[in-house]
Parts: sequence; C-alpha cells; structure tokens
Amino acid sequence: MTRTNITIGLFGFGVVGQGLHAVLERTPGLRARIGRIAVKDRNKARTLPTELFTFDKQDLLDDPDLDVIVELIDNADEAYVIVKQALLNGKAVVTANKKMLAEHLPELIELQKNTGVPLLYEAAACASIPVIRNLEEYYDTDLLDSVEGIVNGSTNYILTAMNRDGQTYGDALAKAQKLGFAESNPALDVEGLDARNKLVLLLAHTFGLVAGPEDLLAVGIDRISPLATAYAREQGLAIKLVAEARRLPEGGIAAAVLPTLVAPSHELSNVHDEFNGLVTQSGFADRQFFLGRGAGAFPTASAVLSDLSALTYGYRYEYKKIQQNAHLNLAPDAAEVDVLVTFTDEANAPDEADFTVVHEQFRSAQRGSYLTGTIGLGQLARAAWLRQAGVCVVRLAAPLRAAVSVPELAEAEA
Ligand SMILES: NC(=O)C1=CN([C@@H]2O[C@H](COP(=O)(O)OP(=O)(O)OC[C@H]3O[C@@H](n4cnc5c(N)ncnc54)[C@H](OP(=O)(O)O)[C@@H]3O)[C@@H](O)[C@H]2O)C=CC1
Ligand SMILES: N[C@@H](CC=O)C(=O)O
Repeated sequence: MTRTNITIGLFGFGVVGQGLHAVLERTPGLRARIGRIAVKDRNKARTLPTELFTFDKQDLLDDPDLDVIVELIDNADEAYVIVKQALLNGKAVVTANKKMLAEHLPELIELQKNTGVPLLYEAAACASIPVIRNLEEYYDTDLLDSVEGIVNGSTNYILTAMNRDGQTYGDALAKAQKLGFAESNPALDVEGLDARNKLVLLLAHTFGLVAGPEDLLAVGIDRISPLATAYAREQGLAIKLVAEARRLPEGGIAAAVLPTLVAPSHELSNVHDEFNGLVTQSGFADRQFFLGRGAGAFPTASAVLSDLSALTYGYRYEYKKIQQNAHLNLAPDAAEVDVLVTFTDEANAPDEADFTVVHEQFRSAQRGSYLTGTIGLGQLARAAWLRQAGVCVVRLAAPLRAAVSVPELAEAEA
C-alpha cells in the first residue's frame, strides 16, 4: 500500500481506538481518515456519529474503499479471525493485539508470505517505544546477545504505586484499570502473561526464534510476598517484572518473565509508573537502553500511527532474523537462574533437590521463610512448588546464564 491518502477500517473504539482517532486528527504527517468502525456493544454511547459504526465485521472486511484494517479489540480469538480474513482479502493490517499475535505468530508470518500482504504491530510490544522496527531493521546486521526489559506498563505502574507511594495492590490495580493501562482481563497483566506474549514478539525480531507463549516460563507480580518486598528493601533493590531473552554461549536461547531484583545502577531501576524500558546488548553497538510509555491511549496510538505511515511507503517485516538464524532454539535446560523463594510453611517449601546450589536459608514462623539459590531454568519451570499457594519466586539481580554442572562447579571451587 503506497497511497498517501488512506482510509482506515477500524475494529475497536476503546482506549486505543479512541486514542487513534484523536492522534489522526492532530498529526501533521499522515493523511488518513477512519472510514468505518466496528464495535461490539450496541448500547454504548459513542462520541462520533452513529453512521460511522457497525456491528458486523464484514462491513469492513468486504469494503473495497477501505485501504487498511486497524485491529484494536480486546478479544484475541475474534481478532485472529479478523486479521486472518483481512490478510486473505488483500487488506494490510495494523494490530496492537499481542495475545493474538503470540498465539498465532507462525501462521501469521506464513500468511504474510503467501498473500504478500503486510501485518504491522509496533504497538503490541512496549506501546510507544519503537522496539520491533528497531530490532528488525536497525539491528539487522548486529549480533544481538540479549534483550531485557520492563514490557508491561500496568504491572510497573502497580509496583511503583505500592513501593514508592505506599498504595495497596488492590488500589494500584484498580487505578491501572481506570487509566486504561490494564488489559480487559487484568490477570493477563499481573500473572506475567501479557509480558510473555510480548517476549514472544521480541524473540522473533531479536533472534528469529518463533516460540509459543506456553514455551516460556512466566511468573507474575500477583504473588510477590511481603517477605520478598522486605528482602528487596533491606538490600536496597527494587522489584520489577522483567522479560529477558539471552543467547547462551553454546547456542540456544534462555528466556523468561520473572519478578526481578534490580540494582539502583541498572537502567531498569529508573523505569517508573506505566513506563517500559528495554536494554539491548549486542556485539558491535554494545549496551543500549530504550525508555517510553508502555501503555495508555496516546502512547499506544502513536505506534499504530507510525505503522500506518510505514505502510504508505511500502514497509513490511521481512523477519530477517528468521532467515539468518533458522536453527536457534529455546534451551531452558542449558540455562540457570539465581532466585529468592519465599514460602509460608514447610508444606509449600521448595524442594532443595531441585537446586544446583542453595546459598542461604531463613525460617521464621512469624515472618515466613525463604531460601536463595541457583536453579536450572527448565527445572524451575517444571517445579510443582512454583505454582503452590503461598510461594513467591523472584529472580536475584544476576541475569539468566548458561548452566554450570555440579561437577564443573566442584572443580571450580577446588
Ligand atoms: N490499553 C493499552 O494501553 C494498550 C492496549 N493494547 C492492546 O490494544 C487492544 C485494545 O485495547 P484497549 O483499547 O485498551 O481495549 P478496550 O477494552 O478499551 O476496547 C476494546 C474495544 O474492542 C471492541 N470489541 C471487542 N470485541 C469486539 C468484536 N468482536 N468486534 C468489534 N469490536 C469489538 C469493544 O467494543 P465496545 O466499544 O462495543 O465495547 C471496544 O471498543 C488490545 O488488544 C490490547 O491488548 C496494546 C498496547 C497498549
Ligand atoms: N496491559 C498492557 C497494555 C499495553 O500493552 C500493559 O499494561 O502493558
């Protein structure tokens, strides 16, 4: 699509859809107008003329006057049907739906290849921060070793509100919802699943590794215990929800979403409220840091707007890293991680045999108990105790790294 005057078929007129309408009115750079809007609720009052709205998706998908479909609804299954049909109908698509993308990425990549129709989704990872296009284009020839970031705005907003402003978890979550940062189902945010969906996208554009969300370990912020919070505070560290993907020296990628202790000297420690931040480490450029708003109407709409503009000059993702790194795999059993595990009593205590090394143990009937230790990433993902009520796992400040076997460790210590 290379026209400069574009007509949009918009699905969804919620936080981001209305944000897009507002930014289109104000941008000096793109001549685009919304031709039709599909929504769901027939009883909702709308701020635009009624004749612009429809409740039938075919009114948009079959309309030859609409140049591009912008998909901004909060239902991933329905979004998949819409996006697939739009591509098959030859309509370029812009979407912000990370859940839909993460669940169907291999098929959507194939569909773009087979139809020759572009699908852009800058808003789906880190909202206003242009991470996807930078990873895809700017870093197309550099050797990316890792990406590590705060990629969910709501959870960062909640953690900031609790730790800096003294709000309760419940109040902070309610405020994140009210401000339009949270997903319609906020469990996606607080359980780390939204961050995991974004990690799927980052893996594809950083390393060319197309994984399913269920292949990645995700632990959210919903079970961070008072003891873990106190531990972090005593050490002068912040707890942040961090998505990380790292190339291991022997090949393979370690990737996970985990609440993480972050030192004051780390770039991510200064990422507050609904902001996101991403640190890239690469062979030539070395370390770089991206910061910006990770949720909200205008920041997210700004990324959708940029994708619309990109479509007008014929831009599409080439998935260059997939071509370069066709054989890269996730290697959770080749990686290890240092963790703090807090638990309420012996009934939910972690199995020490799962750990390569246990560093520290603390037991208190009043305060709760904890241990710190090193554990294989695959082992942690499989551990039954991880999902038990009253158990909280937080990554210590060290990054994911290649696993050292016990004999190697003994040799190194001798
Ligand atoms: N909010 C944010 O900060 C960000 C959101 N996103 C993503 O953007 C998308 C939209 O989020 P957001 O705007 O916050 O969501 P909202 O809940 O604010 O709005 C959702 C919209 O989708 C419409 N809708 C739901 N189902 C259908 C359907 N089957 N057909 C047509 N319309 C439908 C709703 O219609 P109705 O108005 O009739 O209820 C509503 O207008 C989601 O995928 C989200 O994950 C991405 C980055 C940031
Ligand atoms: N719920 C998401 C919205 C943006 O992707 C978040 O909080 O990051």
